[in-house]
Amino acid sequence: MLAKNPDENCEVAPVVHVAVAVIFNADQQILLTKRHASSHQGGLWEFPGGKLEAGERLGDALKRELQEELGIDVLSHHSLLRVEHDYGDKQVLLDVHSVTGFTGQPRAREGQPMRWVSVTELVDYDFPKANVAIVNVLLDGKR
Ligand SMILES: Nc1nc2c([nH]c(=O)n2[C@H]2C[C@H](O)[C@@H](COP(=O)(O)OP(=O)(O)OP(=O)(O)O)O2)c(=O)[nH]1
Ligand SMILES: [Mg+2]
Repeated sequence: MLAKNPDENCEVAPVVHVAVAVIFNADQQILLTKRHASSHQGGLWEFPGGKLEAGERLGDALKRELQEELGIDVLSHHSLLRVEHDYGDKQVLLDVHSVTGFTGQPRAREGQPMRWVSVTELVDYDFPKANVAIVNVLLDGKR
């Protein structure tokens, strides 16, 4: 008899692991994009990125998402922080990396609004709740 998959009886939704990029340009500005209105946390500003695919490594997901969404190739990145957040309808783990080197000119390949902002301007934007922790470490001067 086959062993029963323990996940079958699990009613708790899995945590969604997300690669999130704080992309810096030479002027120390950060790239923001606006989430599509129909998406989870739609209409809010975000740091570019997206969900890891099954078996995918974080760095690979980061590079794939930034190529898909912005058409850039990541050259250097490092971990900034991890944020766990429960939205009620969805639980996320944001693995936030600073991207300090890339090639290509970022363009919104999925048609989303996009802009470069200084760290101090971040307080003027509406983000998903999980992003409060990210904005706070950036305001503290971490890169
Ligand atoms: N990319 C990104 N996602 C964020 C941020 N803050 C935050 O709570 N999230 C949440 C919203 C979503 O539930 C999840 C990201 O999922 P997503 O749907 O954008 O992922 P994706 O780019 O792979 O999109 P898709 O291909 O599935 O359409 O993480 C953020 O700053 N950036
Ligand atoms: Mg995305």
